[in-house]
Amino acid sequence: MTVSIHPAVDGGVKKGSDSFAGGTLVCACQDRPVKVAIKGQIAYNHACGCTKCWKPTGATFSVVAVAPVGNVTVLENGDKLKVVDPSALIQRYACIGCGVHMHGPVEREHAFQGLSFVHPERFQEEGWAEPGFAAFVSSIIESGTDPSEMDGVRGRLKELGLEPYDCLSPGLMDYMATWVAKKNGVLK
Ligand SMILES: N[C@@H](CCC(=O)N[C@@H](CSCO)C(=O)NCC(=O)O)C(=O)O
Ligand SMILES: [Zn+2]
Ligand SMILES: [Zn+2]
Repeated sequence: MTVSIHPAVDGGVKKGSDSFAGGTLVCACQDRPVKVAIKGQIAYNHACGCTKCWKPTGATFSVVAVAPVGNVTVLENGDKLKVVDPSALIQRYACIGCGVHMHGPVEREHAFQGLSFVHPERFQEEGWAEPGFAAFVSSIIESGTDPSEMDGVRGRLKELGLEPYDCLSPGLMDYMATWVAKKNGVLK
């Protein structure tokens, strides 16, 4: 049986469109769905195995990307949004009706400050940039995956073109370390 990663990629990773100019994220509620507008294309889209990112029912990974906070606007039914864990770096605003995380700004002083984490599968439009790697792969064990399944999971991710990492991608890890080095005056 093929290992399931996430419904948006299990059938193959679908390329985004260069002309995607943003759209509207919609939660899963039938009644008064939360709607959030995202201006422009998303960046750093990836599959994430961590326990904190929202995953649809049955998915092993989330699919999550970032957009500048200034490009994110809650359009409708924002009264249903509540921060899941106020102590976390990412302030994940979830719908209290259906549980879908609708946006997750980073407000703290951090390399990611000013970015908001969003789940592009909730766009009502097509064309969002496809995921390019898989992050926090080992973390799926924390939510119950048997360690013996990890070879199969990593193999499937590679087959899908989603290089598996146990933290973020090298590019993002370098970006964060550069930010720290500059903050500490080690790097100009
Ligand atoms: N093993 C932990 C890891 C959680 C974690 O550090 N998640 C990352 C990636 S989230 C999107 O890529 C992170 O940056 N978290 C910050 C935050 O959650 O606020 C686990 O699985 O729980
Ligand atoms: Zn909802
Ligand atoms: Zn995550």
